[in-house]
Amino acid sequence: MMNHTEIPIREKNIVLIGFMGVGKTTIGRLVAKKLYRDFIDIDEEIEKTYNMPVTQIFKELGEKKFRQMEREIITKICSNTRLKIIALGGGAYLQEEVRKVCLSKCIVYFLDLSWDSWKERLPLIINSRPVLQNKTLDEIEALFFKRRAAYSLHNSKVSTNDLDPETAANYIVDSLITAWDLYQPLSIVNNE
Ligand SMILES: Nc1ncnc2c1ncn2[C@@H]1O[C@H](COP(=O)(O)OP(=O)(O)O)[C@@H](O)[C@H]1O
Ligand SMILES: O=C(O)C1=C[C@@H](OP(=O)(O)O)[C@@H](O)[C@H](O)C1
Ligand SMILES: [Mg+2]
Repeated sequence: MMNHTEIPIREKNIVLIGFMGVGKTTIGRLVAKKLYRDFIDIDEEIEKTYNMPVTQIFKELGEKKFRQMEREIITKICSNTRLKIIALGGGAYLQEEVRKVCLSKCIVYFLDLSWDSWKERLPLIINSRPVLQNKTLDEIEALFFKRRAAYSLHNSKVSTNDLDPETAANYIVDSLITAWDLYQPLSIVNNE
């Protein structure tokens, strides 16, 4: 049955979205550490659940099956947990069901990076991201800009150009604390 209880803003899961390689996993892990919260990386959850690396899932079961796995895991986690910091895989948010559950239950941060900055990251991720295989740079650029339409549905955006992971994580933590204090001051939480 659907749970219609409003989640207090301080307890909502924080979800990081954005293109492959922008730093969702790295920065999400740091944000969780700084807030003393659990970190969940959806790709890692899929790998643990199915006992297979993402690259092998793509190769042996195909992208369609992977998308189903990630949709199911994200829906389950976002519907049943609170206080988590969650990094999605870059393609997950293209699915309407994923966008809906994230935007209704969580606070969604879009990690943005310019195309020029992103291109410098390509060597770091090219071998581990099946979606980038056998594509020209022009094709990857087209995908980068096409996906921005889905990512534009977010609660907050962080431009990570020239920000190291630590600085980006600090920025997110500070902006969260500001939002929590604005929308649910601790004096109200404590009934003062
Ligand atoms: N802000 C950053 N500045 C420089 N390198 C970064 C930054 N964030 C992540 N990286 C590097 O980019 C690569 C991809 O990061 P990752 O966190 O896996 O991204 P995503 O989860 O969005 O695909 C890693 O090698 C990581 O060390
Ligand atoms: O954008 C995508 O389609 C994908 C992004 C990857 O995660 P990251 O965004 O963490 O690289 C991973 O889920 C898979 O390789 C597919
Ligand atoms: Mg990741």
